[in-house]
Amino acid sequence: MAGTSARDCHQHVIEIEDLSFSYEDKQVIDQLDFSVLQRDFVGLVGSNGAGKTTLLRMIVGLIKPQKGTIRLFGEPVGRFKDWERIGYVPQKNNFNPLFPATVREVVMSGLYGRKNMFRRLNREDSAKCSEALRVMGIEDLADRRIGQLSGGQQQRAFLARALINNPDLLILDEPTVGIDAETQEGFFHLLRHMHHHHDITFLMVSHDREALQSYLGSEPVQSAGKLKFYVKHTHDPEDCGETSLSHALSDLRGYEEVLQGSVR
Ligand SMILES: Nc1ncnc2c1ncn2[C@@H]1O[C@H](COP(=O)(O)OP(=O)(O)OP(=O)(O)O)[C@@H](O)[C@H]1O
Repeated sequence: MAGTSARDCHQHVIEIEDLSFSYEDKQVIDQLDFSVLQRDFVGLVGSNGAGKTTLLRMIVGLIKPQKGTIRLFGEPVGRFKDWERIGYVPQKNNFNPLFPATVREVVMSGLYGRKNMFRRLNREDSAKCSEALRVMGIEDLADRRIGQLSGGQQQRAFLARALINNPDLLILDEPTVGIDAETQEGFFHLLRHMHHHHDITFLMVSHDREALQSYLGSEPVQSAGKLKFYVKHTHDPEDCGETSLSHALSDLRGYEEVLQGSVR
């Protein structure tokens, strides 16, 4: 992907080259090439079974590509270590209401990292958790069991979990499935706001084509098999000015207002 276009001054966050994947004899991804640049908002659309979740799971290293390469921040996914730079909100699970974890525990689990499940969490970690809960406006739910929350409240908790490490890249797999239209609108509004004002890159799978298209435009920038990629750049591709990735969770304060009344 070493092209020479004007866009190259923006850091590649995800580079996918000649990627193929099949389950047994079922080809799901076929020779896919696609790049996500810093600050892009990418909407991934496709019919049921098109391979969206499979692609996201390969990007976050949960399954290995059979052919081709994926690089995250320039590093092949197999060697990538900076997982705290990536927040991942997987497809909605229907929690058993008896599932014992509290919202605070779920959000804190975002700090464990991949190889560090049993490290002791310290006071700084608790402060990060409180901040993430506050940003998402769910401090008052911290000690409730996650399985007892509404769909919209659970999604806020999972977004807080994904945000706790101040990620540079947020990957969301159908974050609003099973949530009422008004709540979906509030959630999408929040994501747009975050994208517009902060240096976070988004890759989101959604069946809500209308909501995506209203933000990302009506034409996909790329189609590959049944997958369609819609993209919005926050900045003009020609603009190669300062593109620092730095931001802080505390910068997201103020979202309480954006969210007010929209999710609960
Ligand atoms: N672990 C698996 N073993 C075998 N086949 C699988 C497995 N996971 C997914 N598939 C199949 O691969 C195809 C792509 O699945 P995937 O979950 O990636 O699609 P999707 O685009 O996310 O679908 P949806 O919109 O329904 O969530 C489907 O036909 C699915 O049945």
